[in-house]
Amino acid sequence: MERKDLSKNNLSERELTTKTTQNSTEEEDTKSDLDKCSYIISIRSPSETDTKMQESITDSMTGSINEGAGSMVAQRIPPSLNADRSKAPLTKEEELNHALWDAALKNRPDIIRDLLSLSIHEDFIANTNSKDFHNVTALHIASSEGYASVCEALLDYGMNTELDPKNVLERTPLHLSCIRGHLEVSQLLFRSGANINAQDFEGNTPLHLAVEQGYIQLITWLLTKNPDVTIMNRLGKTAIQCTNNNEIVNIIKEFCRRNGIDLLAQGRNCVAKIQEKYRNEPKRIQISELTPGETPKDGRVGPLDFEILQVLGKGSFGEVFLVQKRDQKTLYAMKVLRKDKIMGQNLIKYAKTERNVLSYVKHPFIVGLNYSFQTPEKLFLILDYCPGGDLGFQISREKKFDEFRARIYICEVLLALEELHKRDIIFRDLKPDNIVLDEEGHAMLTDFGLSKEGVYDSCMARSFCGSVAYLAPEMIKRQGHGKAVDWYLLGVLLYEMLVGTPPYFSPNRDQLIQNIQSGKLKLPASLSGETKNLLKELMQRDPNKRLGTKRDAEEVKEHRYFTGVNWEIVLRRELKPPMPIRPIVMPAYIPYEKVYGDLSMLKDQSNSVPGWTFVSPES
Ligand SMILES: Nc1ncnc2c1ncn2[C@@H]1O[C@H](COP(=O)(O)OP(=O)(O)OP(=O)(O)O)[C@@H](O)[C@H]1O
Repeated sequence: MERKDLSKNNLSERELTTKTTQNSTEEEDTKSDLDKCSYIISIRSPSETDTKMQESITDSMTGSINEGAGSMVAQRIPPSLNADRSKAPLTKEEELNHALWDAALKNRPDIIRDLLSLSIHEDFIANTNSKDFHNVTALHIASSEGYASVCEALLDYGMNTELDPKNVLERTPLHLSCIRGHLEVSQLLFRSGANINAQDFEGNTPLHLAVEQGYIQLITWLLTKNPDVTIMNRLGKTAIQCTNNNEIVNIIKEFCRRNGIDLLAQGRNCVAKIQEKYRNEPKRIQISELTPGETPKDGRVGPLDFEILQVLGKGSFGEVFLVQKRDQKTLYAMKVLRKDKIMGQNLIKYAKTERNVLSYVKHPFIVGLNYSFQTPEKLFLILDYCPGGDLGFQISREKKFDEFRARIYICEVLLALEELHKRDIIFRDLKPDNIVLDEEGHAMLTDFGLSKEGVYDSCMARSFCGSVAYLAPEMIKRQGHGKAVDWYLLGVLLYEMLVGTPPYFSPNRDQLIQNIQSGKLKLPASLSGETKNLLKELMQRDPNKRLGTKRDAEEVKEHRYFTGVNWEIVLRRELKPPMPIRPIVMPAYIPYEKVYGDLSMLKDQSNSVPGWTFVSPES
């Protein structure tokens, strides 16, 4: 059974399951509809209304591309930022440039050649270096899609086509072809003079990205072009340190051996320099209240402070977006909750719980809240961005984990739960989709909407619609529950990581509920004795007999599964989990209004949620 059956609206899984049929020579290409939409694809005639555009963008956010009729002009200017301009007719030059992006996206080298041909367009031709709102050029688009003939046409017919333009994430076309594993396009760009050592906003070179995504053929070719393998990204990692794949590690080691490169020695020299280069000035700000519509000051933030780059995930009450804070260029995950949905169902207390818990719990394995603010229609949480995606994505991609990897995540999640329980908070929504991996691959708990006491009844209704597989027996029986529910769900998490599906799984909902209550727990023979025992003890149906009921985390930590674990080391984040394969992130065009609601209504306070605004002292 595929893991995609288990969760709702999991966009990252769509990346995984949607395979391209394009003519690339590459290894597995995980491009999805969602990625394709990254290029702002609302194609419409200039005469159509903005409503139409909103509709097409809605399509793009749910992952389908609106091919729309009309003049096939790609609309790329966010109306809120450039309202007058979006209404004004495009100049001839702009139309040509839009048509160029459009042709690049549609893999039409013939149209590209026409658009760049002076003999057809007399005075004006398209400008191959024109950039959309996210600094994306036609070459970025074609390189990312793997359209070699389009790249060739842009390079051959364009006037001085820039080879290394940088998009909003400071990625060049070569970065994009490498992140998607397009060998032929990468070769073409390199032959034309692209910079093989260019660094993006995270300091990654094309080699870092190819290594991270695991494209062996591409990596082997890149190494024949003598890239600087000693370059470190902003985490201080060279490309070889961005993977746990032994084959890739050996290929790079062999390259170093043949070229007399001592990565260790180079690393020591470089690390100080890198840290200096990327050091951010810390800002001290106090917790404060911001009325919607007030001009943000003293570190308080509002909608216009964040540029929206991409959809990261969807939940029951809204979406999570990748955003970039305009002044610092820092990336964050922005969770958006729709007030009408949560207030309509009287669920505001869940939203407040999430904001409150996140604002005072600071822990190495709990996602950090940096800011929260509101508009008349929505509530916003600005969280640390965890680029490894959620564990659901990783499990569906890798089917299951080995015991070593699963143990690291379990140790980290256990410490996060311990911290919550010490504060009398029950997480109660533990499942792979609610654990995200940070840039070093550590597990971080996210989604505190259901945490804490006193929200049980209505949450049950919601949970039943969503993920029955992650309900403890006492939740199904509606007996009331305590902290032990989290220990049961820790067992479910460990089981799913090792087996690839949650325990008792059945596609039939009623059967699944029955299995959870009385089915036999099937444990693969391949699991070690202590793992099997821990699973049985954690998934003990009677909460009174369950491991962790008497002495909470202390009792769980004493189980023989954890023999040899030094909890201090775990807490200091010194256990090194494998680097996760990252879901691909590409800048997307998502209109401001779509995310923030009607900005002209910002001053309207009738719907304001008191006490929502927050600025972390560390932000
Ligand atoms: N900090 C983050 N960094 C990166 N991705 C994130 C982050 N937080 C959430 N996500 C992504 O967004 C998805 C949805 O987030 P979250 O679970 O918080 O939303 P939700 O609306 O509360 O969902 P649910 O319906 O499970 O309650 C996650 O599964 C994850 O893929």
